Amino acid sequence: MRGYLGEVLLDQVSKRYGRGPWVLRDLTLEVSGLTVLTGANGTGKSTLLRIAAGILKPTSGRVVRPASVGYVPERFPSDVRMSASSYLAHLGRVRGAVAGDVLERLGFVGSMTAPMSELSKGNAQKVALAQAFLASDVLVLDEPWTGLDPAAADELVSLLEGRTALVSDHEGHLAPATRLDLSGGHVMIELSRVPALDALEALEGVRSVQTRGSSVRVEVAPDRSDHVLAEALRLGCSVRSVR
Ligand SMILES: Nc1ncnc2c1ncn2[C@@H]1O[C@H](COP(=O)(O)OP(=O)(O)OP(=O)(O)O)[C@@H](O)[C@H]1O
Repeated sequence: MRGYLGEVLLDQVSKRYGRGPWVLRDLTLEVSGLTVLTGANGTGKSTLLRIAAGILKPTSGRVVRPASVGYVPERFPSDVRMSASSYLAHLGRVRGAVAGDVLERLGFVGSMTAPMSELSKGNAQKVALAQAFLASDVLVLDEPWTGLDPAAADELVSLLEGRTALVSDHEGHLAPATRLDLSGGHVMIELSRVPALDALEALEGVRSVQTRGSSVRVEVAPDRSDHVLAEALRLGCSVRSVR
């Protein structure tokens, strides 16, 4: 393995919540420079970002990340009683960094001493971004433009120039070096006479398996559909439809 200095590597990462469908399957991604995640709602962007930031463990696969990762969640907690000033000072001490001019550049106009729960949504988001920029290596930002006014939104684009960052960006603010679209489409294979659901679920490329009466519907990544079909036949299943 190379020494990934200031970069994030996700190696064959898969994730499912409990026994639910696979949200991510065998995903390998190297983040160096600006990397943008896109994809329809529910395709796993936040899940991938939380795994990259170390907030969530993958079900399988490996994640290598540098020491200092700055993370902004999709929703900043609305009940933080600490003031922006104490919050940034505290996280600065933890990270051994001093807050730069991110808040000013983003045009923060709220109180630095009132509880953060009293800040407007946009100003709270600016504080969330300022704490992430305390990190020296990688930024992991989940829809960071949420709530920002147009001037702050443009400034955030400037702040990201030259940084290593993994960012979900629905609205196309960035023109990144790398773009990963998690939608990617799928193939639905309908089977009957399935001897072992577990064996189907374990196949590479299978995103979910649902039982409907006597049939089983298998959602598959498009590039793995031939492989899954061949394996399903080998297991003794009958194929009802592929679409
Ligand atoms: N804590 C959880 N427990 C169970 N399922 C979850 C959990 N978090 C996310 N999921 C499921 O994982 C899938 C992906 O969710 P995720 O939030 O990662 O998608 P997303 O692409 O970020 O969506 P959006 O664009 O709506 O924010 C969804 O089907 C969601 O219901």
